[in-house]
Amino acid sequence: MAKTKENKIPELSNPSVCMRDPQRVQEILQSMVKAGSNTLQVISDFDMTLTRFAYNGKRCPTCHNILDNSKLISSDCKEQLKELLNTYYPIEIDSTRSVEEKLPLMVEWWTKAHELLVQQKIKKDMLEVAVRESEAMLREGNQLFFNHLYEHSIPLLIFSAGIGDILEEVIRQAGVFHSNVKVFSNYMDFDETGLLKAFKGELIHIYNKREGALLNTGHFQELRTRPNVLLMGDSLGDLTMADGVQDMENILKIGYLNDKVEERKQSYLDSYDIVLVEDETLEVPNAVLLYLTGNK
Ligand SMILES: Nc1ccn([C@@H]2O[C@H](COP(=O)(O)O)[C@@H](O)[C@H]2O)c(=O)n1
Repeated sequence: MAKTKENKIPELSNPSVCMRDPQRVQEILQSMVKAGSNTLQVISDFDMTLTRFAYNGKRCPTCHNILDNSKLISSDCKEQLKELLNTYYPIEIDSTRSVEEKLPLMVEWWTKAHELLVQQKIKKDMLEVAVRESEAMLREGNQLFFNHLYEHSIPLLIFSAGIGDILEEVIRQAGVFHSNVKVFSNYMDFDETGLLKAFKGELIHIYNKREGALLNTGHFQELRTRPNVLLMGDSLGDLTMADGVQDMENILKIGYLNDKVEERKQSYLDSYDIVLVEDETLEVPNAVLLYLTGNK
């Protein structure tokens, strides 16, 4: 009988943890430990991966929702944004539709929402207040997650189809926007008076992160001495976030399965090494990081 590798991380036995191949997870972990934490980089999605999906039974906002629900948006526009959310979010999480079918619809959602936001005369200096007054919430364990990566000089790339300016403000207000953090996202373009006039560059939506990664080869080139990747996401689109990594040696993929659990579980198990089902914490990623940095 094949010898099973010992589980060195007790949190991998948490009830929220599902793995299709626990043996494979142990092998990847061992290989990554052997390579050393100075060869590690972390690539994570933001909304519903680093932030909570729900709190006390209520949905938590994405970067877009933080703005949509804020005082910066007129009630008429709020209605229109809500209608878009109610139309397109069910499509985003619909496991019966293919990526090919969903992709143009996702572009449509992001484009329409950004057009509406640009009409709202949003002032750059009001974003801080919008975030402060929002119900945005990083997952439990966020201080350990960000601080540990910083203390061990491990680069963290946050790769988000949300809004970069809002995302940065959320982590700034949480006191965790350290110098090892880099963000790829949709950034707002303000005019000289600080008024939102457009969004910058190529649109990032949930199904084109591969293209986004390939546009940023410089970043991955700088990190070429770190071929071991911990990837964290909440959608199947997040799996391509590491496609720019050069000469990758190992990748451990942790996926949060927040919504439509039964319908989507098998596809998450087939795609992510570790699937966290309705888990609002960073307990498992933190345990993995502590293990990989020899602190456990
Ligand atoms: N108008 C929109 C468009 C997208 N969303 C949600 O944002 C999430 C994308 O951000 P990631 O950090 O996960 O890449 C995505 O899952 C959409 O549900 C939105 O709320 N409003």
